[in-house]
Amino acid sequence: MTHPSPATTLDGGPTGRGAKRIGVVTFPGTLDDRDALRAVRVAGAEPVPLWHREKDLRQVDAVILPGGFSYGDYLRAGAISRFSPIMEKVIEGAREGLPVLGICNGFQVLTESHLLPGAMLRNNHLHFVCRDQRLRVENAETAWTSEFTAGQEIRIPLKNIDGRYTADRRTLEELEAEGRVVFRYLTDGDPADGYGNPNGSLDDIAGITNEAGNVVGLMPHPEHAVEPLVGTGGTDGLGFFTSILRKLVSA
Ligand SMILES: NC(=O)CC[C@H](N)C(=O)O
Repeated sequence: MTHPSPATTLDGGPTGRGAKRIGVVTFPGTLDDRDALRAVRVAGAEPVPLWHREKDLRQVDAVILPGGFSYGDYLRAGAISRFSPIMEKVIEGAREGLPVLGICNGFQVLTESHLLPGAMLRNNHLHFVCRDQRLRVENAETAWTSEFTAGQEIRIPLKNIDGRYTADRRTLEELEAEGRVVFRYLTDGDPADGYGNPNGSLDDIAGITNEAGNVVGLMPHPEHAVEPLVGTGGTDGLGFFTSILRKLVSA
């Protein structure tokens, strides 16, 4: 059986020699690859579609694992995708310093791959959540957050059912001590305005990084908030994509 390839071209965008190439992986059941590719282009990098069955990273400088329901979330969200052929290369690359961003389902794939510690459980209220969410940027020194400032508050969409971050106490202490909690849900405000812990995540954790700071995972979706005319109009997500581009350009 042949599988449809993801889009191989997007209109416009920088291409050719010298452009920084950012890959976006499509698994069966991925939903947000298009928006992630677009966010890459809006930031000024070259979007490169990557198909999960291939082992070729197509010479990308960074990889995004986008949101969705890869393999229908069967078994556990991210548990099957983690064994896709492309993940062998992503895991190998990440261990050698390749910047990798996991958004929502992508974050789930990263914990299942053991590139990030902990696991995602079903939301404590057992409902799917879809709303704009307020976050605090706790660590503005990762490859994907350097355009923010520590303590900055941002608002980006959130939509998941398995978003409750959990880890054993020792891991949590380690994450805190090493400054590896990158985003926390902002709880001090009106839930109707995007405040509150939306899923029961331990210590209000919304996103974390690995020791080297090249791998970042978070549950909310920056790729849906990069253009003022789309969605509820925020552009707070753009900083993820400009952060990585700046890092790649200055490397
Ligand atoms: N938006 C998404 O990526 C959804 C993630 C995941 N499948 C969940 O529902 O938790």
